[in-house]
Amino acid sequence: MNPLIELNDVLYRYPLTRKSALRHIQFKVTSGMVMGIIGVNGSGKTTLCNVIRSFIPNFYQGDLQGTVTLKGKPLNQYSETELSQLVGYIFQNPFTQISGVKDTVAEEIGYGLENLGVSSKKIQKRVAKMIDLLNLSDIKDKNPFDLSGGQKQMVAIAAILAINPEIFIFDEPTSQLDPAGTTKIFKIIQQLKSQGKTVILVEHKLDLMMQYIDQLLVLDEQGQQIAWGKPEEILASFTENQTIALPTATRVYQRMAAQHLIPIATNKVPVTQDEIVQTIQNFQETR
Ligand SMILES: Nc1ncnc2c1ncn2[C@@H]1O[C@H](COP(=O)(O)OP(=O)(O)OP(=O)(O)O)[C@@H](O)[C@H]1O
Repeated sequence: MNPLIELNDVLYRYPLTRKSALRHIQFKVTSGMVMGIIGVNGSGKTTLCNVIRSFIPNFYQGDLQGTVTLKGKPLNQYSETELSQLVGYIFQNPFTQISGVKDTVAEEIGYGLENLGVSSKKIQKRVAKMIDLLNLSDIKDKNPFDLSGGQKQMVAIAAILAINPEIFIFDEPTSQLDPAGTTKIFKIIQQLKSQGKTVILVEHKLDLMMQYIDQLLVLDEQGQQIAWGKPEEILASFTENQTIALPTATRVYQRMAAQHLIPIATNKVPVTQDEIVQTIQNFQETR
């Protein structure tokens, strides 16, 4: 079976720039996987999301090399309509996601479906479901531009969920959200995973991210892929002093191991709170 998403030696340079924003990106994502992307600011995370959604090269030109396929078919063989049904993209900046042509939040949530030619009866039903799911009833009649950043982010997420694509790209979906909103979004990511959806998640809140992802891609400051694989395996080769941040559980583990409080494992490290607690418990039981 073809992987759902496959990138082969992808290299990209924005127009009028000398430096490549992405270099040697190569990975395969199977259906139902939750994939995380991490790297410092400017390492190319958003650029990579734009490549997977084909905003690069359809919207941003520049020099794109290598191949990108979805379900075994090169991206340039998909129509824009097909892509918007297949890949839902929640932008880092929710302001850019607001269409500007709808007067109310409810209409805004249904706008993507409207563009896909869905009947108004179905749109109403779907929009009502999203308003309910994300607790947006208090703001459903407001103008989308009158919302706070966090509310705009929720509306953007509702509009993409309404389309029900197979692949979701979340580019820092919780950047504008308070802790309650953040928890809600991660619950939704969990639900999408249990429904077999495929999720690409860019997120600086590593501790939270680690609870949900199956595979992790690490980019360095040059936009180069420096690691791809299971987070607990690939993070075993990183130390705290390197450019990428590490989850708290991994840092605690490394410090304890450095002080010989627990044995050093070279091939696998804890990445979540549960895993570090389990590791310490297991060690205590063996003593
Ligand atoms: N439209 C553009 N034209 C030229 N260069 C760009 C453009 N957009 C981004 N870049 C450059 O490409 C590189 C990668 O940027 P990108 O926004 O993808 O990084 P990022 O990892 O998502 O950063 P952040 O964590 O700050 O969101 C940066 O050097 C950035 O300055």
